[in-house]
Amino acid sequence: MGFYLGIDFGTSGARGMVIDEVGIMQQRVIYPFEMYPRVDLANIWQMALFRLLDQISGELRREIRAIAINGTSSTVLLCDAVGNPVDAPLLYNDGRGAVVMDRLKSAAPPNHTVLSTTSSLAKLLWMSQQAFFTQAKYFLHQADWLAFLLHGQLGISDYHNALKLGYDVETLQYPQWLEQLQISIHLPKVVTPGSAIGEIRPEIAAKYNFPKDCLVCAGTTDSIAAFLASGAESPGEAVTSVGSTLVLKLLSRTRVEDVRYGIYSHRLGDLWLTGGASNTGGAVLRQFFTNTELESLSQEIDTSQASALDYYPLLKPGDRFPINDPNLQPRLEPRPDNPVEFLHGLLESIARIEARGYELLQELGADKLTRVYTAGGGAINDTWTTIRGRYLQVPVMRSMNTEAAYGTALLAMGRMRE
Ligand SMILES: Nc1ncnc2c1ncn2[C@@H]1O[C@H](COP(=O)(O)OP(=O)(O)O)[C@@H](O)[C@H]1O
Ligand SMILES: O=C(CO)[C@H](O)[C@H](O)COP(=O)(O)O
Repeated sequence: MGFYLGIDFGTSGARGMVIDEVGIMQQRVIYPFEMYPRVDLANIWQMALFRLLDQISGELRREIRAIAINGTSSTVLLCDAVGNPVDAPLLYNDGRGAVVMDRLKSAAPPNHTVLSTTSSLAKLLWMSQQAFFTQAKYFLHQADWLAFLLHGQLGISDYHNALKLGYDVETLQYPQWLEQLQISIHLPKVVTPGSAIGEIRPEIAAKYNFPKDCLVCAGTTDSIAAFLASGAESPGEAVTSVGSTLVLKLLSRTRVEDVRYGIYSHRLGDLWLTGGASNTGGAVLRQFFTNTELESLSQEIDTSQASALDYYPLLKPGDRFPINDPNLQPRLEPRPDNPVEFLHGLLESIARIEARGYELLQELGADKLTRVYTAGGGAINDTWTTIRGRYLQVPVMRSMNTEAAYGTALLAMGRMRE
């Protein structure tokens, strides 16, 4: 019996999941980032990766056939010729690319996905103007770099992570216009998510007792991994990841791209995962409540009554979707004294943002929404699920498995190769 390991690098932590050949979970391991100050991110990720491997039982490790890793989309970093980061990674919601948008607009086609201040290409263009750029040889996404630590081959990515770098996921090549930017860096070679990149490094196989021929596969992004975990498979089915952020994925026969709203489509076989990623979500809830409070206070909410509180919950100015505005101000007033009322307003407001996202996707040509699976930390909140269902007007339920790491384990097992 062989096993498969999926590793999810999210916002608040990293999670690993080992599954068997029929997809049954054998072990789940976690590494919360909250324990560490947000300094030297790459070091924390590297430590998290190997601590997760440490936590997996030896008897499972001996039989692991393949490993895949997902990261957060458009979280990127520059590396030198041997894979050492030359400066701090930039996270998915980092908007410093705003200062290079004019140059990007002069090169990219109108309405292109890269024309967001948080796109990977905007970040690369900003990086190319920094002093440390002269030391850089490779531009990588978080998932690419973490997989490199295991397989040892620099400069390989997947066409999910590479979408926001400008990679054309229909022609499966970088577009001509990208060369106009003349950025002197190795852009990653792009392969199919889940395809085998190579065997695990011998020294890692020896240290952790993995099979010498354990394969390390190309990865994906966290919200696509969550989609793979959900069991959704028909056009019209969707997955909302209510994690630290709010990410929508609606499976559609039609590709939808509209950077005005932060809408883009990922390729999934011969279909499209239309969607977008908002900065609203669980991270805002955690600013006011612990997970325990979220659970207990939610149970006191009367879901039959809509909250009159109309917030736009953000940690800081700027959203990506369904309002693609780097200067959008958080709206969290008026704040009632009663914490139940306040939480009710927050949950309803995030539900309204989700509903607006799906409404836009359908208006722009995506298949009609038929059901919504829920992934991420907020999926356990039945009160929230009920509130969301009132706005979405379709069945809303927890995913078959709410963990992105499960979807990434399926990817390692060959889910994309079917
Ligand atoms: N009972 C709950 N109700 C709503 N949200 C919750 C609940 N428990 C946890 N969360 C949210 O889950 C989020 C973490 O989601 P998770 O998917 O685990 O992580 P990440 O998005 O960082 O990868 C937290 O920001 C928290 O607000
Ligand atoms: O917001 C995020 C953090 O969890 C997602 O990683 C990301 O932005 C979603 O992007 P994609 O749709 O490419 O998976």
